[in-house]
Amino acid sequence: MLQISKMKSLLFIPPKHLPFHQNPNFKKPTIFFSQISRHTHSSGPANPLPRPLSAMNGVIDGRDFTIEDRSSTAAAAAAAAPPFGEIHVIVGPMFAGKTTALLRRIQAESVSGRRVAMIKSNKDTRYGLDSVVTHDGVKMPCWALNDLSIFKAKMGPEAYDKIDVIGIDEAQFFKDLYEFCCNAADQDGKTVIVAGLDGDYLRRSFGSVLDIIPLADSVTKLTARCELCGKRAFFTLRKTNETQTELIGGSDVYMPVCRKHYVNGQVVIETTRNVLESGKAHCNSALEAATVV
Ligand SMILES: Nc1ncnc2c1ncn2[C@@H]1O[C@H](COP(=O)(O)OP(=O)(O)O)[C@@H](O)[C@H]1O
Ligand SMILES: Cc1cn([C@H]2C[C@H](O)[C@@H](COP(=O)(O)O)O2)c(=O)[nH]c1=O
Ligand SMILES: [Zn+2]
Repeated sequence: MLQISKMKSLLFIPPKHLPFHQNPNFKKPTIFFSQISRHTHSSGPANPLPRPLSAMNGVIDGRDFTIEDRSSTAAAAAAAAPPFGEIHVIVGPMFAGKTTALLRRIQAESVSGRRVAMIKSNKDTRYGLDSVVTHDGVKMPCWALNDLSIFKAKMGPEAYDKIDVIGIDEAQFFKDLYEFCCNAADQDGKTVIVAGLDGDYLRRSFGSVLDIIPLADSVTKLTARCELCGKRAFFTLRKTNETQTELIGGSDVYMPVCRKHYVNGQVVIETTRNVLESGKAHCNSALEAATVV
């Protein structure tokens, strides 16, 4: 298998990027404020850590107020906070080149001196657990996790603070994708590049991939080639009869198809399934009749 050239693991520790709450100059404001300027998402992080705002808004006795805190403490804290991050999402059917695009972007970040880490779901056992692997065999070492929430602890907080870019492959399998991406980009200043299926074999939203679209700086939908006519493929057809949403597999189970061949293919699969089931039912009733006699 081809392997992306061993990436230089650059230790990039920007001293000024110490999280504000670890900055010795930062002192908590003595007055309590209701940070009405920060809206919380229903499914987003509950009460995210307040960022050191140089201005705070509040309400006292029904009257709005804003206090400008020009003290050096607030300015130092604001300067010490990590920069805001980014979220980039890559979606499409299977074989569209999502993992290839993710690895290319991660490699480009690494070559430009940023420190990177790659995560994939440990549900994806097709090519082993220690690497992200494209359908062409291009590999990159990764952390294979069940949940994204344990990444910081697994990596160690100090090491986590030092990385700049986090790649996530097979994002459709992570239930905590939204919260992780939101926190990593909004609070920790990370650039998060996410690759995953937008739709499952029934063309329904898969996992939380579509939930992070409102959080994203960019969204890229890739296409494959329809296996039946060679036109652009936007969907993934499951060739087998299983009906559970999560079914790990490659070209043995799935094929990318255009709209026409998805619709035709689904009709063929459903008709076949019905014939098989009615045949089974017919056999069962014939068997029952035989056993009754
Ligand atoms: N029908 C197809 N259309 C496009 N690429 C395909 C097809 N079948 C196999 N491939 C191969 O799959 C590669 C993409 O692999 P990968 O990046 O892992 O895709 P994804 O992560 O989107 O499933 C392509 O470069 C191509 O060589
Ligand atoms: C459509 C579909 C796919 N899966 C699984 C099959 C594969 O293991 C991955 C997708 O891999 P890729 O990197 O995009 O090639 O997801 C599934 O579990 N359910 C589905 O409906
Ligand atoms: Zn087609």
